[in-house]
Amino acid sequence: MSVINLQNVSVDLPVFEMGGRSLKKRLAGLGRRNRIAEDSDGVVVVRALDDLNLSLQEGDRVGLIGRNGAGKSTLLRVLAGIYPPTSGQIYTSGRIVPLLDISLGMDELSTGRQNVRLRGLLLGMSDAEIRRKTEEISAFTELGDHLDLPLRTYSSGMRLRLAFAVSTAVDADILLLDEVIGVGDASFMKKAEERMLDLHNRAKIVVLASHGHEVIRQMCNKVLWMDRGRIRAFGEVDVIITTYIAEQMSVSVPSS
Ligand SMILES: Nc1ncnc2c1ncn2[C@@H]1O[C@H](COP(=O)(O)OP(=O)(O)OP(=O)(O)O)[C@@H](O)[C@H]1O
Repeated sequence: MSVINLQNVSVDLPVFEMGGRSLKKRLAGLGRRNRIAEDSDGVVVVRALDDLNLSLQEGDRVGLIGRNGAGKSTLLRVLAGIYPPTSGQIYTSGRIVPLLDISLGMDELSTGRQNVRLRGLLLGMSDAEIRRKTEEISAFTELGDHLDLPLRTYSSGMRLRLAFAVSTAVDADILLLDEVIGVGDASFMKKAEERMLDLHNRAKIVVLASHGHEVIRQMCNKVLWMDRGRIRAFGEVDVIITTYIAEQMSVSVPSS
């Protein structure tokens, strides 16, 4: 049974380079509305997530929307276990696969095939699972003999093919996606989209952050609207997207 439960989750991200006293004072003086404050150790922090309560069940395909800086990527990182919450509790059950940075863990000096293993291990695949899937992954990349050459000899499109093929070969219970991943040339794009859809359909819970409302309408059955680190609304796709768009058209103050 796959679930995600967040109780009163807040995340403060420290701004380490902000050492100057006067600058600290000025920013801290902006107050909570701007989500910049000083913590108890005197470190300037941005409150990226502010007291989130959320419960997701199997079958939920959640589109994350919100203005720049609203907290979408931070929420995905917290769900992926990359950022620990500063306060509050997170409970998840099921294999979580974050496709947030698909090239993470790949090594320039290792061959394509070796990188399939490295990236696979990082995504939580077992050695046996990687061995079982290596041929299929290799075929999907269409990189042929290049798979035996080091990654440093690959073009950027070839790197993406390899990273995408291995990252989407994993079986996810909970799939976390940040925007739609660009995957090289047009011929590869079509089969990449099909593979992505298949992965999405097999996952029990999906959380997808996107500024593309059409993508969310097609792929999601719920929407979570983030606003300044808080949940503004959670529920029916069309209703929330329509309200969100109407508000964006009527308000044009800069986000903070
Ligand atoms: N490394 C960081 N250090 C300090 N503050 C950060 C860091 N990363 C993000 N933030 C802050 O956290 C808040 C949430 O940012 P986040 O990246 O989660 O927003 P987002 O909704 O994904 O935005 P976008 O649509 O622009 O990608 C913002 O106020 C941002 O300034």
